[in-house]
Amino acid sequence: MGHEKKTGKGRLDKYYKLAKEQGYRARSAFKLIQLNKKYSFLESARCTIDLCAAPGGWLQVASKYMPANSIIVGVDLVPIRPIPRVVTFAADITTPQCRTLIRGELKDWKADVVLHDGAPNVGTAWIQDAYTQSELVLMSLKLAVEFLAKGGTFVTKVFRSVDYNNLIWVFNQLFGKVEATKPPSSRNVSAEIFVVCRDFLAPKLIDPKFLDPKHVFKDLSTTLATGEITAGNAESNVFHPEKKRRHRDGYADGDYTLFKAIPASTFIMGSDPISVLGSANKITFLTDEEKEWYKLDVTTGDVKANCDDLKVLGKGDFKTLIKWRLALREELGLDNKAKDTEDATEQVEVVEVVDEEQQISEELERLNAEAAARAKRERRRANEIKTKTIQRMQLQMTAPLDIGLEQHDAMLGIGQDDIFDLEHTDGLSRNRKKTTLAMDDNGDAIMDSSDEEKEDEDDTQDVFDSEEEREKKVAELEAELDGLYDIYQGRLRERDTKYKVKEARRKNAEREEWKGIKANGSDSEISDEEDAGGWDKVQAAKLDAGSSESGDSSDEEDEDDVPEVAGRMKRSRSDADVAPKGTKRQRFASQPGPPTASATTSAAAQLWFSQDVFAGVDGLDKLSDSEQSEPEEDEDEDESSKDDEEHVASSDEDDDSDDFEVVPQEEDEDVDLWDGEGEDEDLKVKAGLQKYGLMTPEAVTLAQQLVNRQKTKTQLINEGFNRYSLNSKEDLPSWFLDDEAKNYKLNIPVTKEAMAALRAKQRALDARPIKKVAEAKARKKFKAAQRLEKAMKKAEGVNATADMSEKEKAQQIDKLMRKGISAAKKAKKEIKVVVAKGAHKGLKGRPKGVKGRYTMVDSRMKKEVRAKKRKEKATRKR
Ligand SMILES: C[S@@+](CC[C@H](N)C(=O)[O-])C[C@H]1O[C@@H](n2cnc3c(N)ncnc32)[C@H](O)[C@@H]1O
Repeated sequence: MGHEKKTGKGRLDKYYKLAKEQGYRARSAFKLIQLNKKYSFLESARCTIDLCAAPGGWLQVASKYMPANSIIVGVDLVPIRPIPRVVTFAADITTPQCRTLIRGELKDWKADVVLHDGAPNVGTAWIQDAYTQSELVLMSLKLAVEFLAKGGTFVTKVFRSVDYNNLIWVFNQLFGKVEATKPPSSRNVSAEIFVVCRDFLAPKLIDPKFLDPKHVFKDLSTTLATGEITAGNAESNVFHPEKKRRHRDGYADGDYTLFKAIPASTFIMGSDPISVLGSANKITFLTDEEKEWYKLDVTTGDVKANCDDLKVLGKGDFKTLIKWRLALREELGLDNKAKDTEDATEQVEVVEVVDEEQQISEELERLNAEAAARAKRERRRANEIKTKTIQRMQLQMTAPLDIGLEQHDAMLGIGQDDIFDLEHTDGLSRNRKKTTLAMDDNGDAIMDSSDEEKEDEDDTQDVFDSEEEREKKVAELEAELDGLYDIYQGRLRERDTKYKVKEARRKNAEREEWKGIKANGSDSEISDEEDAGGWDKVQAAKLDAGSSESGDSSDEEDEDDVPEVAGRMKRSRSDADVAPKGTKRQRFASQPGPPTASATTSAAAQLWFSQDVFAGVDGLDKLSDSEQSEPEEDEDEDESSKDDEEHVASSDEDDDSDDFEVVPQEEDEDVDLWDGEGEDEDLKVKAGLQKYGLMTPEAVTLAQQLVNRQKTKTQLINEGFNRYSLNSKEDLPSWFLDDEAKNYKLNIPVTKEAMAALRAKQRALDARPIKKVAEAKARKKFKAAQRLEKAMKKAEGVNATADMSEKEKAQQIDKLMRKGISAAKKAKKEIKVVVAKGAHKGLKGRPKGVKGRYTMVDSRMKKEVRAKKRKEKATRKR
């Protein structure tokens, strides 16, 4: 029969996917989109009521298609999640309470559109479901007529049932145009039809029976039994309620059966085939005539199958039956009548959807193709980047400082030119042969990298002889990359003064148990885990670097010390913190009078000298002094590291011994090394944070949740775990771990209360007077008190004078006291500032229109004074 699958999977059709893709809450959203496409009622609507709106698919569509600032109200039994611009209620549309709620929201407004997509809880007998649905429709109509403006539109869902015609009839009484349609997105297996009633007539008085199910659906059962399914009976009931024939309780008396068979003649000869299809379960061929029809060619296998089960008719099946009926009627010579029926059926004729369906399928296909192409492009690009990085690593062309930048550039598709820059390869001592080989192929590989992925792979195969070798090399390169990345990180940190302070603190804490190194340089007392390991690795690196290291001292003092880099590559990430150039510094330290580390020494030097072993050693000044003399940190960074390297190089040559002096470490000494002004502040802030904790919205949120018992401690702890928590980080590259540490953070949702608490805290802080202002005020008060005291002393003197009359004394004292008080209040005389520009430029003497005290200022002066202050401050800091 070819109807759609009714399984769960079958339900996830293209509209389901489209709805997901476009963010609609329900696939039914497309029904409204398609209805609106056909009748365009949303674009001009300024107020819409959606009855039975949950979960809100139609509301979303209304919100999208209706003009801005229009009113949209949604009602449903179940609450609807908020939608922008939409007001929603949870209410039963059949109750007066719902009416009151809508009235309260709309006030005097009238709605341009009332939508109704209600469906009662299905699962009972089909006929009962259909009836409840019809009742719901009538209830929605009742609300619609109350709230619709004249000319408004009412869109409702009805089931093809016995009540269908009666409903249509009622709609026709109240609306200018009534059309039934089944949008393409409505499932074929569903008996639902949408009726769009336009041009609301807004009669002044409506007989309540129009909207009363008992009257509207009256007597259908009897007509159903006789096969006469028309709205005529209902009409008489609505207009002549007094001629009650029989009380109806919603079902035909004694007709509660679910299964209803209807003779084929009723369907073929009857005037309302749609109602027949909607009300019956089966079309039977029992009479001779009907049996004849059954044998005809027009009665195809499909038609027979459809007649067998009318309840599962798909859209196509429905059409097939209608066509079959027409063909049969033609054959029987009932053509004219058929035409009439055609008109009747046209209203509910299934919309020709082939075009639209095709469009949607095409759209889906297009989207899929696009996504696939995008994924392919990205894959190819990633491959290119990887290949290039590997090749560059092989060529050792990557300066440590550039690693991060390079990767970035590669992403942007730039910065590839230097791959061919062979100059950098000069002087490479290690892997030279291999590198040259790779480079030869390299050029091609890179040149072709813009071609197809396949070609890329071929090129890579050219470079590597066998898969195994390739893997080995890749692993080596990965290790190299790690080493280079460590150095890069070290240099980045070197620029960050705050980091140094933090690092110093951390180390200080770590070194509590540390006892120093023995005089003979043995490291037996170094804590096994970190320092000893670091040392071993540095030694190993030194050995790896081999003799070539000692030769290339001054030429390669910059970051691109390739052989040394090669040595460093084997270090683990944590070791980078310890001593990137450990061996050299070590030798240098063995010189008499080792210097102290300074804020501007290179990262390697700093990290090395930050070891306890150097604490309290004063010979390092030489190094730091020379660097401190340069004020601009960034600019001379290279130079300082150059100096540093030179020292190292010379010391290299001078002395190969690894002797150390045992220097017992004072705990806090190395912190003082970097104790700058700003850094102090930083530490204070950090200490404050540590002390009070609740300085971030996240922290406050968590605290509030704990206090309000929304969360327990155990829950918080549990939330801290995830399936990756226990993953080993052993074999992961350091750049990855760094990136993870930086970006892989738990996102704690911040509550409004937390933000309010922090804001209040900030406001309280803001409300406090600034310290300087408070001090100035106190000073003023103090001076006034002093002046008053002075005046009183003088008054006492006057009082003690013998050669003055009492009156004179009183006058004198009064004068003195007044002077004392007024002096405190006396405002400073204002000095007017006149800028020497425009008419005042080059003026000598008093400028025109300026009275009282004045001072001439040059506009430049202000800037200059400020600049001067700034410089002074900077110098002081330094
Ligand atoms: C098919 S859904 C509506 C889908 C909606 N148009 C959309 O696009 O999201 C039918 C809704 O009718 C609601 N409903 C059924 N009877 C109702 C009643 N008496 N009052 C209010 N809502 C009702 C149900 O709760 C259900 O959410």
